[in-house]
Amino acid sequence: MRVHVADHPLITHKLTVLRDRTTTSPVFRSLTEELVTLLAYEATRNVRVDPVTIETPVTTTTGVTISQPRPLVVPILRAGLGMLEGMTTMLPTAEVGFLGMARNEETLEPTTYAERLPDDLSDRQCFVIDPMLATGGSLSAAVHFLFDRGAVDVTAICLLGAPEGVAALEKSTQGRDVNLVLGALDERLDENGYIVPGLGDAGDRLYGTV
Ligand SMILES: O=P(O)(O)OC[C@H]1O[C@H](OP(=O)(O)OP(=O)(O)O)[C@H](O)[C@@H]1O
Ligand SMILES: O=c1cc[nH]c(=O)[nH]1
Ligand SMILES: [Mg+2]
Repeated sequence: MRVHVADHPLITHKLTVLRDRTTTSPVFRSLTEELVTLLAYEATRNVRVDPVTIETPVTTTTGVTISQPRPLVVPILRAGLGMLEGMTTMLPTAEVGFLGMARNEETLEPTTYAERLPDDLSDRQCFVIDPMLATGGSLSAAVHFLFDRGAVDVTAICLLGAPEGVAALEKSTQGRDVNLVLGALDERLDENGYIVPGLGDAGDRLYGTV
């Protein structure tokens, strides 16, 4: 697994505001969208493109266009939905699949309550989006859903990751072509499985349930 941790003052600045407990849901939502566009820039570095010839007002030249079949973007509901608009702004032709997952707050095990993905992912570049990589249970399960459909090229984008989650994802995807792009690698998990320093419960902060 290749891991890329963003090291850019704009990203760190926006994450600092996101972490602040006084940041309101509307600001949290718009910062999440802004952050994902910055992380998508790194995450799509190897997006497949084909050469294309076009006419400028001055001459004929060659450029590139995103290859077919289109990339697939998969937000993990709920919190991953907060990153969808930012991601599709950067990849407007992408298809969107959905996985609904909720972590049991006692066992920390994820359960899957919704799934809508194309049947065959063998020739698709897949981008999974979820703001939080904590124990890694949810993201590992999501990536294995994609492997089960034949995916061989998977990139996950998270705003924050814990070392425990990175290690768990690495272990569960050994021998596979997986990229992980993080806005920051935090210190650890606390006794409740929350990322420290973290930002709290991303879903609740996005959708105002606290
Ligand atoms: O790495 P893990 O230990 O599995 O934890 C991370 C998961 O927890 C959060 O979702 P949550 O289960 O809170 O659901 P929500 O998005 O509906 O709030 C987060 O968005 C991840 O999906
Ligand atoms: O810190 C955490 C851990 C899991 N899920 C969250 O939303 N936040
Ligand atoms: Mg949550």
